Amino acid sequence: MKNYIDLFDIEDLPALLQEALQLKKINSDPELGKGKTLGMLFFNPSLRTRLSTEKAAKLLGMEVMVINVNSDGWALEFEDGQVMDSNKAEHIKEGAAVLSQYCDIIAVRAFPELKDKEKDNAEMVMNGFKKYASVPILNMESATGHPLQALTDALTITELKNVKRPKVVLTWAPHPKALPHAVPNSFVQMMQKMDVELCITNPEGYNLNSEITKNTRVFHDQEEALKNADFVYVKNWSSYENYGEALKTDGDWTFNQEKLRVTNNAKVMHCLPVRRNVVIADDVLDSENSVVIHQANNRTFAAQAVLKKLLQG
Ligand SMILES: NCCC[C@H](NC(=O)CCC(=O)O)C(=O)O
Ligand SMILES: NC(=O)OP(=O)(O)O
Repeated sequence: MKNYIDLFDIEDLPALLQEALQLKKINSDPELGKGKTLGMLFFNPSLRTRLSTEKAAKLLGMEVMVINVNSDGWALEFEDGQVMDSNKAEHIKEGAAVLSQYCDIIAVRAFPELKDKEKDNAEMVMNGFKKYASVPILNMESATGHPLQALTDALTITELKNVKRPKVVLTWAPHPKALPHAVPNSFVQMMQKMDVELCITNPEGYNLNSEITKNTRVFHDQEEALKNADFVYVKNWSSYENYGEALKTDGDWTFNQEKLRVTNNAKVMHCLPVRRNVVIADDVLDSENSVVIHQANNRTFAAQAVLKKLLQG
């Protein structure tokens, strides 16, 4: 694997999932990354991605360096041809070239601004690193995708499903802030590659990018969608049509026990962090149906499988 920037970088999904499952059972490659360095660049906060990816790298014998770019690094310019006389001190051309000398893999987290749809869709940060670095790039959540999370989610469903072709429902939930589309986008794209019955439910005005949802069914009636679900993935996202707006924040869509009853005793997933009693109620998060902690544990093995592929080239 050359880079892991989006799900199109996966050549053989079943094989990658098997690799992750195998690594979870036994750490078969503790030396593969010996003498190699992973550099992790964060433009935004993280708990799981930061620590699970660092852990995964160390399980492969790698060294890890982390920088919180906004607080510790120089502000980076990504536009070509700029007269750099304002607040940005360093261009991605030099930044990525220098980092490529210190690191064997560069991992980047950069959320969207949610102000300009075209700009966010252009993935300037991730593509800037891809263009100007000479080592593999690993996406730790970009403007439009979170492929490490999606691989984790596929792994979790593969492990926990009781039927061959489970019904998987992605449901929108309220949130006090306007959140990105990266997690639901990658989840939808990943589920479209898997043998599951996928549908999405969200209020009107919250349809995801149709270039991603394609022919996946979208319900505006949450209860209708949730019927007989084996897995429910709960997530907030801001409006895509009225780009970056949070149109509706009332509690009607909060996922609680009452909604769980409509499902086929579904396993409830969330990427975390989750706002209790806004996104998912205590009575679900504290129940046997919640698999969010199991899911978060799988972040390590998904990351390890991807890092292994990147080290192998
Ligand atoms: N990496 C997992 C989710 C990250 C981000 N959530 C957040 O920013 C939530 C923050 C808060 O609840 O204030 C998102 O939805 O893409
Ligand atoms: N799920 C996830 O990516 O969590 P962090 O934002 O804490 O990394």
